[in-house]
Amino acid sequence: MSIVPVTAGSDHYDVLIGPLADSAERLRTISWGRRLLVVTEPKVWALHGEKLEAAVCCTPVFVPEGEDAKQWPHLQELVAAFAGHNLDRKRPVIAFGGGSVGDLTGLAAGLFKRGLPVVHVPTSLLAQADSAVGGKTAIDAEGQKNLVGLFHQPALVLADPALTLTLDHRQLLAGYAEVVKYGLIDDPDFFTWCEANGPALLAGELALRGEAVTRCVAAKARFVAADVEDRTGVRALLNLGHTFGHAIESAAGLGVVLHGEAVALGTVLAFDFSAQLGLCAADDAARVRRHFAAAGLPTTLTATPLDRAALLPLMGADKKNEGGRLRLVLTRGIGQAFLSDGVESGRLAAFLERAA
Ligand SMILES: NC(=O)c1ccc[n+]([C@@H]2O[C@H](COP(=O)([O-])OP(=O)(O)OC[C@H]3O[C@@H](n4cnc5c(N)ncnc54)[C@H](O)[C@@H]3O)[C@@H](O)[C@H]2O)c1
Ligand SMILES: O=C(O)C(=O)C[C@@H](O)[C@H](O)[C@H](O)COP(=O)(O)O
Ligand SMILES: [Zn+2]
Repeated sequence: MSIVPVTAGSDHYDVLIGPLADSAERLRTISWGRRLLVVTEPKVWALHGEKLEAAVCCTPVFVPEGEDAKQWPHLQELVAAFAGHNLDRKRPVIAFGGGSVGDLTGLAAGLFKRGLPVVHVPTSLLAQADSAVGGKTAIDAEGQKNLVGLFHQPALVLADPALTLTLDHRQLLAGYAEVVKYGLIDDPDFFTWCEANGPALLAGELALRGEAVTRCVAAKARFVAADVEDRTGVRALLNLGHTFGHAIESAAGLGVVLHGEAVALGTVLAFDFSAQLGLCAADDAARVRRHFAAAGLPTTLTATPLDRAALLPLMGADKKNEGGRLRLVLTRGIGQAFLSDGVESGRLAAFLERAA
């Protein structure tokens, strides 16, 4: 078991990475012996619900699988379920599933009675390595990713890498893209580690999954502690590949291209654009593309069915933009991401028109 402490302003919590059974005591303590509501989806509950029930007394509330959960009607349904069970501000709700369940549940918990404690028990690689930590919550709206949300830090995160063994390969790969992101942002040694260990991690080597999750969570904790609510540009680096990526998800129709797939392709585009601007060596961009492609992740816009003309306006609506200026995470090389302020939209438009 490894434990990563997170400090986010006045919030402090632990992320426990290891078997769920070994974390049961922490869950029981936080539940004060009361039955907890678990927000989950039918597939995850059928596969792993028993393990959670063995750890804590709980009742499931179901939302749809995947990105479809992140919609207004399901937020309303959760609020109705919380009210129906008369949850109070001391009774935590559990988010048990991938990042979509976590984002929706975190938002509902943050809004209900102005804030219920939420415990994340992430079941996908993406959610364990990234989304369960840091307190970003959201639903999609008006065709845009994560348009409506708030910051609501969890009270506890329990990540059991063994749960990820039942993920289908496409979902696993999508999570791997966010893992690799942490090397590309500011940890070139971790990217080299991914090049060496990625294939075995993806093949099911649990110790490697645990190590990757621990390294990503520790890195995320650093960015979150430095800039809890994404205001100073430090946390924005976690958005590497996401300005392109979120636009790709929206332009393809939400849920068609998986978030992690869009992040992989978006990261390749961020490196290519940086190389084209003379910021980063073309060899680094090629190395990143090679790694994602070898894993089986999408690396070309041409192979992705979407409305290319929609990308620029969608990128113009990104949350990082300020005062009409496009702000984009670019890079000077592997492990050297930075937030670029005032990207020229003409250059970006020309790049997007021609990108492979
Ligand atoms: N809040 C954040 O900081 C943050 C960070 C990254 C991504 N996200 C969001 O997370 C979402 C993506 O999350 P995701 O990749 O976990 O996908 P997901 O939650 O949308 O769906 C995952 C899919 O995998 C299945 N699944 C989950 N766990 C499983 C398991 N153990 N075994 C078998 N199947 C399982 C689910 O049924 C579903 O079909 C996106 O909406 C993205 O925007 C949020
Ligand atoms: O935690 C963060 O900060 C991130 O940017 C992590 C991203 O992987 C994640 O996809 C996040 O939800 C994107 O946030 P958004 O602010 O761009 O909607
Ligand atoms: Zn992401």
